[in-house]
Amino acid sequence: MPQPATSRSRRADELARPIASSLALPEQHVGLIDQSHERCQAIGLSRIERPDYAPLGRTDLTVARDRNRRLHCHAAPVMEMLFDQIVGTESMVVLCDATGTIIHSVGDDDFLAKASKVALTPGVNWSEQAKGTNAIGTALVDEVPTLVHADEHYMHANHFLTCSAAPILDPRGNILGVLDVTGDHRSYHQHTMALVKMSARMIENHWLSDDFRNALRLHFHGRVEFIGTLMEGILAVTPDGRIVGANRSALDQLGLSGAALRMQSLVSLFGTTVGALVDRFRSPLATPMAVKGPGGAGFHLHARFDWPVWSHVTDAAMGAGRRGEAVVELAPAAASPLPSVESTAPAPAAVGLAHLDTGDAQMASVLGKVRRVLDRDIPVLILGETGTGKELLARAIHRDSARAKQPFVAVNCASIPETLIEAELFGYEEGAFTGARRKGAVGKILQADGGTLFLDEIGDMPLPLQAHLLRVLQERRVTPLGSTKAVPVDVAIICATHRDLRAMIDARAFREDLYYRLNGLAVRLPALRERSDLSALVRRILDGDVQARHLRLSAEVQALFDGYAWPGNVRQLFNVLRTAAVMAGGESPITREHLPDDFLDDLRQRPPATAEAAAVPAPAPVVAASPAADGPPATMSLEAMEVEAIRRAVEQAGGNISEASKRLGISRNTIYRKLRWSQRDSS
Ligand SMILES: Nc1ncnc2c1ncn2[C@@H]1O[C@H](COP(=O)(O)OP(=O)(O)OP(=O)(O)O)[C@@H](O)[C@H]1O
Repeated sequence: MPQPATSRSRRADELARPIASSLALPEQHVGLIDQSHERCQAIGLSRIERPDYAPLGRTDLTVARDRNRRLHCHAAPVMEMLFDQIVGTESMVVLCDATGTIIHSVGDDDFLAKASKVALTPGVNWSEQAKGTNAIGTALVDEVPTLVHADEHYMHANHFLTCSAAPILDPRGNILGVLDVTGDHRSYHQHTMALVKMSARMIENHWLSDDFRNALRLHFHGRVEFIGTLMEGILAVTPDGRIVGANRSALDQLGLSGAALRMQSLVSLFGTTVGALVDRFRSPLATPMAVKGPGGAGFHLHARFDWPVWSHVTDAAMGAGRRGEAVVELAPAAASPLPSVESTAPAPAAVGLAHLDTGDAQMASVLGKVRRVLDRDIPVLILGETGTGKELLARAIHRDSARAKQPFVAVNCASIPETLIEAELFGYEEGAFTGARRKGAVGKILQADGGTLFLDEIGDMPLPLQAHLLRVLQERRVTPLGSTKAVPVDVAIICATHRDLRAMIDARAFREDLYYRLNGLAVRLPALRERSDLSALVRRILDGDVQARHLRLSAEVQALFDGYAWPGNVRQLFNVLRTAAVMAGGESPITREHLPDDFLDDLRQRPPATAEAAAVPAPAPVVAASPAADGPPATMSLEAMEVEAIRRAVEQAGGNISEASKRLGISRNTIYRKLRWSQRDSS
């Protein structure tokens, strides 16, 4: 709140500035004006100096405008809106660059004419050195919103003005320019400054959103109803959780400087991760999330991001070796998010096919097959349930191919609105349609030129586009929408789906010709419950992705894991381990208490056959009941021999089903099933 002026300073002020002192402005304000006057005196400015009528020449003004084109673009609509609020008040809205040169103005014609008499026109510099104390120049010096009213202006010629100016800062705290409303001093209104400050914030927020339009943006406030208003804090976050941009409200609310904020991560600031936010806010219906900020202050936050881009980044944030790629995918559109911080980003680890081999026989077979077609120009179709690692496999194929240094471009056909897939894939020419990016865009297929195009959820591609895609694949040329010119393109194609494409073909929902075009080699990734390498996978995730080398599973958790059906496959395992590792902190082993509640709930709610088996130590009695210790009798059926082999393996592994399944190269599920059936048959 402004402090009332003391009687002593007010008396002095009344003598020096009779008009301004009638407003009873706070003492702090008077102090800033006095300091400005002292600066003007110190550099020898004259109060009666003739106003400088010599603006920049047309060429220099064009150069200044070009240099500040981005500022102008963000500010112009806000200036129009601001002017709508003050129209008819004999005022004008002025935008200056960081040197105080006016680059744009809008205002009442009458007042513009008056203003031009004191050179308040584009191309003229209104820094303090040039024009003495004035809101623009003084705001640039003090870097705070500044009012300079009537005879507070240093030069007499400007005493008829009242000016309210606010600096505009970029997300790193650098001054971009100044927004100002200037009018006849008789039209002074105390609300003008509030309008100018809000408008400057609006420009800053536009700038931030534009700078980080491909980043994850957090919109937060202590009061949930303030999210989406000018009061909200905005933070820009990289795929690996670093904070790279903030608006003023964010700094104010968190009580941190820009430099201090850059030392923080999403986890240290709000105790959450990029993966958790992306998972939650990919739904348009997601409600704000309650979090605790530094010092325990409560905030509500909402995350915004471009889902097609972040659908890959989610995994990058969660999985090893993919961060770098995600950043590369984000980099072209992001302007310059705190380069000093960016440069310290860890180098991406390479994840090739070998990384995916953790001892499961089915996985090994898949990897063997794809290795054989590497660099053979054979399209690969990856089938498998959600979360089985289809995209990870696609990236690994790319990494191990001769195209590794070229782009890997992933398109999730299910997550892009149907109306946008065509433009997204094939690109469009300038003016092809009245969309947000009227300038045209390069489609994903051309972005992948020389590299690999990964079409995830290909089963969700709309039928009409299937024909278009088929044409591109056959002709190896892309014609962007609205263009007549076909551009040659060279891409390796990998597709994935969890759908039954054959059934879709029968239902005429998928083109048979496209199916054969895409299906050079079809491989099916096993569901996690079918895999025999759960323990090795757990170890790999704890050692690598989660970086919790010191952790291991308790026997109880191992049994729970072994018996669980894992409907979300490796993705679910990954998430459970990531949470458990955080909960366990420095403690080892991971116990039931460290497991996330939703996982434990799920375990309770769906006691699958395998879970029962885990809960009832089935293998031991079965093994104990084993009829033959020295080998199967010659008269045994094939089925019985199989069961016998399983029993032996379980026995030799000391009852450890995971170990037995690994040795046998069959899944834990199969072991439980076969042993249970054999029990039932014999009872
Ligand atoms: N072998 C593996 N080792 C470590 N992490 C893995 C492995 N396979 C998958 N993951 C992790 O599981 C998650 C899901 O993987 P991915 O996105 O490749 O699955 P997907 O089959 O493509 O899923 P969706 O069908 O839902 O798109 C990722 O976080 C990935 O890092």
